[in-house]
Amino acid sequence: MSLPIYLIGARGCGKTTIGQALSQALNYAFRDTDHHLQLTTQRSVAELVAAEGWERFRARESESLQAVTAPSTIIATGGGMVLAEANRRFMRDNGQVIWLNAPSGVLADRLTRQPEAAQRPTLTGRPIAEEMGDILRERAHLYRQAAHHEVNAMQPPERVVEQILHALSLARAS
Ligand SMILES: Nc1ncnc2c1ncn2[C@@H]1O[C@H](COP(=O)(O)OP(=O)(O)OP(=O)(O)O)[C@@H](O)[C@H]1O
Ligand SMILES: O=C(O)C1=C[C@@H](O)[C@@H](O)[C@H](O)C1
Ligand SMILES: [Mg+2]
Repeated sequence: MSLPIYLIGARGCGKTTIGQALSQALNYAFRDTDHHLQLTTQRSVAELVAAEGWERFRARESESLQAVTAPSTIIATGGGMVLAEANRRFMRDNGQVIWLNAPSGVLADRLTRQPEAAQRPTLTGRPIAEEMGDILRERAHLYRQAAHHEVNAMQPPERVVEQILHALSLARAS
């Protein structure tokens, strides 16, 4: 059995898209922490945050990280998973961590094309392009700190998957 692979990065970077493709390529299971929370609470992120607030959501998110962690599993994490130092350490200690990095403009374009406002509440109340810029400025160092490997997520999905496989085989060889 192999260590779990955690995909981290801001909303729209491709954690679900790339995670599903990678799980097929490696014949691993695929889990998603936001999805896990939705299933276990029967509420969307927006509903949870409205009912309980962000602090409780972040605590639930940390619990879901531990709940979905298993060998031979690709784990798509919520965009804010890296905010807690304990989550960054947990992922680094228990698996391989990949940061899917793309500029805020690319993320905003993707999220505008596929808005999920009913699911994912705004974090800043600002327009999406500005919000994604703010988020990357605040979090880039945390994604970098948590990740074993950084991958350019602007490339076509199949290329992103290839680069992750390459990074992981280099990691295993070293
Ligand atoms: N490498 C890519 N190139 C072009 N489009 C992409 C790429 N990766 C993802 N997309 C598109 O961007 C959108 C967001 O992707 P996806 O849902 O996988 O991101 P995510 O990181 O899981 O977002 P969230 O954090 O909101 O769950 C989707 O419409 C997807 O098809
Ligand atoms: O970037 C964030 O802080 C978030 C991203 C989503 O995956 C959800 O976990 C939630 O909307 C918060
Ligand atoms: Mg996703």
